[in-house]
Amino acid sequence: AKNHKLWPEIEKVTLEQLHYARLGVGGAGGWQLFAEDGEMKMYRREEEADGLVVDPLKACHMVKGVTAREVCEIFFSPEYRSGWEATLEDMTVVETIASDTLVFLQTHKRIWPASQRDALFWSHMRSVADSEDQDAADLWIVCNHSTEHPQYPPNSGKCVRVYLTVCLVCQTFIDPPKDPKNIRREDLTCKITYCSVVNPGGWAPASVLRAVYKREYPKFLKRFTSFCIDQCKDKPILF
Ligand SMILES: CCCCCc1ccc(-c2ccc(S(=O)(=O)CCO)cc2)cc1[C@H]1C[C@H]1c1ccccn1
Repeated sequence: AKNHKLWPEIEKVTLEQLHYARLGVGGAGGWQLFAEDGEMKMYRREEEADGLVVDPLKACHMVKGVTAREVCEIFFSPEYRSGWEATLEDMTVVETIASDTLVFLQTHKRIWPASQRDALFWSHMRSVADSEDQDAADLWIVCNHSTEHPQYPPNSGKCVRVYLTVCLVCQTFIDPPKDPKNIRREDLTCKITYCSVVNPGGWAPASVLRAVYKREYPKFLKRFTSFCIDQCKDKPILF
C-alpha cells in the first residue's frame, strides 16, 4: 500500500496534476478552444515531442445531478469502464496497490491507419480539502499515469505502447444551499476538469492524430458524463 515503491511518484504526479487542472485556460497558456457542446468546453495546445503530436488537452464541464465523488468513483472503478470507454478493446487490473490505487493494462481499438495501441498506467483516486474556499465542497481527483511492469514490456506484442498522464478533478456545488439530509439530485452540480497528455508512442501522422483527438475526446467526455448521470439517478447521493 502506501509503502509501495511507486508511492512517491503517485503522490508527486497526483498533486502536480491537481495544480495543473486548477490553472485557468485564459492568458498566455496557449490554450485554444477546439470543441464546445453546451456546458462542455474543450481546449488543446498544439505540442510535439520528437516529431510526435502530444497535444495537451483540457476539458471543462458542468454536470447536473451527480457529486464529485460519484463521478470520480465511476471513472476510477474497473467495473464501469466498459460502459463508457468506447475505444476500449480489453482491460486488465494487473496490480492492486491499495483500494484507491490500481495498475491497469488497456488495449484500445485500432484507429486506421495507425497501428493498435495499449496503455499501462497506475490510477489513483483521492479527495482533497479545497484549501482556498472553506465552504466549498471537497475536491475529488483521479490521476492516471503511465508506468512499467516487468510482465508487460512495451511493444512486445501487436500493440504500440502509448504514454499518458490524465487527471479528472471534480468539485460538487449545491444550489440552493441546504442542510445535507434535504439535498436532492437537482440541487447538485459537479464541476469537472479533465486534463490529458497522450504520447502515441510510435509513429502516427500528425493529421491523423489531431483528427482522432478532435473526434474522440468530445465523444468520450459526453459519453462518460451521460453514463454517470444514468448510473447515479436512482441511487442515494454519495458525497
Ligand atoms: C493513433 C491513435 C494513438 C492514440 C490512441 C489512444 C490511446 C489511448 C487513449 C486514452 C487512454 C486512457 C484514457 S483515460 O482518460 O485514462 C480513461 C481510461 O481509459 C484516455 C485516452 C487515447 C487515445 C487517442 C485516440 C484518442 C482517444 C481519446 C479519447 C478517448 C479514447 N481515445
